[in-house]
Amino acid sequence: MSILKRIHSPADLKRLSPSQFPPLCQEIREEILGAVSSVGGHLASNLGVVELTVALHYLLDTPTDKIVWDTSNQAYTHKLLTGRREQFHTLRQYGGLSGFCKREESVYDTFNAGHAGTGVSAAFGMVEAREQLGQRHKVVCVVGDGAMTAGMTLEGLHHAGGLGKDFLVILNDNQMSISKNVGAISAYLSRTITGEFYGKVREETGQLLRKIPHIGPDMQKLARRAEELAKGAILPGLLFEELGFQYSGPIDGHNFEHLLPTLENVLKMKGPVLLHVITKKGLGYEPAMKNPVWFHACPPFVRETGAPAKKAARPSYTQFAMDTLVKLAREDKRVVAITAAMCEGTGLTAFEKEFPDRLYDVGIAEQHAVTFAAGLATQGLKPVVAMYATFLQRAYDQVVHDVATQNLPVVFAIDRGGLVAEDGTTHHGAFDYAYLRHVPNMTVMAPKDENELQHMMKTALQHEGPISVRYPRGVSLGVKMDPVPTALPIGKGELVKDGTDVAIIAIGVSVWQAVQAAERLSQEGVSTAVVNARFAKPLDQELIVGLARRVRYVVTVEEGCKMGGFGSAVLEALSDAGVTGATTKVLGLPDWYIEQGPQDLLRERYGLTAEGIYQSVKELLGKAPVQADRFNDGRLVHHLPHGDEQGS
Ligand SMILES: Cc1ncc(C[n+]2csc(CCOP(=O)(O)OP(=O)(O)O)c2C)c(N)n1
Ligand SMILES: CC(=O)[C@@H](O)[C@H](O)COP(=O)(O)O
Ligand SMILES: [Mg+2]
Repeated sequence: MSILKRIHSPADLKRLSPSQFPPLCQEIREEILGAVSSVGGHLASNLGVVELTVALHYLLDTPTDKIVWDTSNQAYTHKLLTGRREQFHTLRQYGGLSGFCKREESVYDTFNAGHAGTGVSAAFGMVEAREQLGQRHKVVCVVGDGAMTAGMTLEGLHHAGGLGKDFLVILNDNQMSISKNVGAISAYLSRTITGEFYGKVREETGQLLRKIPHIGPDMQKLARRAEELAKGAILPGLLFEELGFQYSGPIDGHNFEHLLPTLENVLKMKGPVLLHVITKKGLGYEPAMKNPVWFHACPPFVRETGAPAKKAARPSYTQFAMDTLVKLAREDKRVVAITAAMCEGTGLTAFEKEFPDRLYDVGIAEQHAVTFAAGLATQGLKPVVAMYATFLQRAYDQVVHDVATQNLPVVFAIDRGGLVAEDGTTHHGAFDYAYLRHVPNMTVMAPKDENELQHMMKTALQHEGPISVRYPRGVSLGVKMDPVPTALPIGKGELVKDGTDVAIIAIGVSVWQAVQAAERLSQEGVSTAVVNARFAKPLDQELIVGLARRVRYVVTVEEGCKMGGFGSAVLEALSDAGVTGATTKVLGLPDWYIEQGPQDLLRERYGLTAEGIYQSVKELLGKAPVQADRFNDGRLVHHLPHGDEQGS
């Protein structure tokens, strides 16, 4: 008889005896494996926190007590135990459960996340709110060793440790970020687990003492004692103790005989406490334990073998961008690459293999990554910051204050530009045209396909100033590649198709959609031009304004937010040039957070496919009924556990 099926809330969990937890965890792992093997998701992180999550919901009184999951990609067990088991098969699907915590999805989800490093700050906000309101519940934050390297985590610990209120931070240490964790904090933590530090000290001391005649053995005993004392002093505890946290651990995060009594104890402790829990990423599924990197965020896979369920039809844009970077780095030793814990995701593994000393993985530290690049650039190097559009948001002022004001030649290779799919709201690259375009000295590019992408990588590396090239998540178009990457003239677009009635000014992946729409319009007698803008900044004013003076309608298309995005740039240019004769329309992402779902479905929903562009132009021409609001009110209906449907 299934134990999990009897759990509809943590109250049901509390009625179990701890002896039932191991079989329960086995069922939970089966459930997670079943869902993720069919829809993809964050498998390894979730398999690593099953026991910890069961223990937390067993001992805490949630939702009165609050659990904040940093990044919250490891909250699948939390969702299964808090009334969402029956919806779990909709995980990361359009209209289904989010792969991250969402307050609008459940009262047990205390804080929306998806970006790492926010948990401690948010949880401590809840601690202080409790104090201000005279409440007495517990607040617990679970933060991974990777997220522990995020600057904001340390800012939060610093603040919380100083104020001294009751607050439990659980460090879920599986020695992995997406790839192997990096940096001094990670090394500091791992010394505890491997004991190599003390093994070395013990060995060296022993050798030394054995050389001292007569007194050696007694001194060895003394040294052993001193070592025990030293362990207490320089274990990770010191780092956190100095920040005002009482350190406890490390304990085995899969052993309920350790977890339950220790958690029970630290939950009673007063003041800020940090419990160091050691877990195994991917535990319970051999392929994930062997390859926690691939199974960190994996596509659907064959359960029996762990092999991907389907092979990518063509190389990704990421691969083209980074293959080009490797080629260009061979020609220019000044080129160095920087990733913020996303070496695999940004495709830098090939670069790292060929230029191990020119690849910097700074950990989950986007702010540092950008300003580190700025420092490198001041000394004549050519730093390339490879980062997802959404994660670069974390380093906005570093782009402005540390790079652009000094006009430093930093290249931003912005991956996952546009709609990303199942990661949804927190991960869509919706804003980068807008948040970069208005930064003085910035040059902002987006290629129409992988061939233009290689030319833009070359353009970027030759540019004497800050420059970004953004490209989408997913497979490339399969267009013919020119033999060598060639720099493009800055600020020059291309007239892909001429026309006299309508001009569609598009950028990035929207260009080919615009061409298809224009072909169809032209066949219906609407003479439609298409411009591949290539640059959101500087705009090709001559081409765009010149065309706008000749046509009656101007439509802009971008896979980015309309507010302040590429289309806004075109409208500003037309306004500055006094072009008033053309009727304009901006197509892009509306002013709300885009939900999760397959890229094609979302592009269809937001009118960014050839069909959508065609329909929008027809409406503009009055040749098609204007659809009330094609996207209804733009809010996705969330399928909440209790079956109610409400806009979010
Ligand atoms: C600001 C930010 N940068 C990068 C990422 C991508 N990312 C998601 S999870 C992860 C690794 C997190 O490691 P850790 O905190 O140790 O959690 P684990 O997966 O090991 O449980 C990274 C780098 C992110 N979500 N947010
Ligand atoms: C949780 C997180 O932020 C990453 O794991 C992200 O989900 C990876 O995205 P891709 O799958 O696009 O590499
Ligand atoms: Mg980790």
